[in-house]
Amino acid sequence: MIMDFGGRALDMGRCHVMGILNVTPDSFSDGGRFNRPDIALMHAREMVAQGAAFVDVGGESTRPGAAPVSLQVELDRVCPVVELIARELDVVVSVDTSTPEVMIETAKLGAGLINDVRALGRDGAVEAAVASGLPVCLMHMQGQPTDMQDRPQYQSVMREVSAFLMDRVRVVEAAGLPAEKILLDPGFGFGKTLEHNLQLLAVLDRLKVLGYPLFVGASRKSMLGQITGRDVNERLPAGLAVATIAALKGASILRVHDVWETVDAVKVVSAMEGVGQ
Ligand SMILES: Nc1nc2[nH]c(SCCc3ccc(S(N)(=O)=O)cc3)nc2c(=O)[nH]1
Repeated sequence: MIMDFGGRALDMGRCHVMGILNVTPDSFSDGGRFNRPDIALMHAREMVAQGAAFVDVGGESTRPGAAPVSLQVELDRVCPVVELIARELDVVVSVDTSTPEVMIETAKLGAGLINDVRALGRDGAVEAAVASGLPVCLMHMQGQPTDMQDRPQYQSVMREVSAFLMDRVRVVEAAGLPAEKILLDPGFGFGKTLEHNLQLLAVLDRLKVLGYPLFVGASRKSMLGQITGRDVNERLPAGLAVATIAALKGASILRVHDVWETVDAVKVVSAMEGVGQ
């Protein structure tokens, strides 16, 4: 299934790697080393050289406890970086935002994907996404970053995550977003305990049957630390295990910090899947 990302066509039947480019000062794992556009461009260039098909530019931290940022701060952080990368590199620029004005502005500057951890929940976000003409990743989050990890609870996490995402699909399609511009994401670490995250990973293929490309982001997250006891910058092996599982279960986009390592893990899965019987 070929999807058009602002003019760049990618086969969602394959698994692609998205490199994370945080332009927030308090990013949970890379401490805001990429705030300046020229430094961000260098990092993006390196990730593309390592095989990233996407780079994800986020100006508002959504890690647990993070407070929202003002519109102007988010625009100032994201727009110069999106414009520079879209102009200089052959890559799909994804924008990690829930803010309608940021969606519209970055689409004009060359963004190719809207990645909204709030599934277009903010006022005006659905209309902005439709107007942008870009594909949208709809992600599940229970609560908000400020409180989502306080007491996550579900009767059946996959059933509730699937129901939420299908409801959002219904809303955005009714508003004019075509089905072929929608990706879905269970939202690892967004209002989930370790058990919830593992249950979602175990039955990720059930999300696949909804018929939309799957987006998975678990890189360096606390679920990996809880399983291995490793600190945030020592979670690559565990992250590659999740990437491999997700690729095997049919994920189309993996959002990671460690690009070439993940590209190689995906290559092993693709090689196995591609071999004649
Ligand atoms: N589509 C999509 N976009 C994303 N953007 C982010 S930012 C990560 C925020 C964060 C950091 C750390 C933890 S924790 N407590 O589990 O370690 C949770 C959330 N993530 C994702 C994701 O997955 N999908």
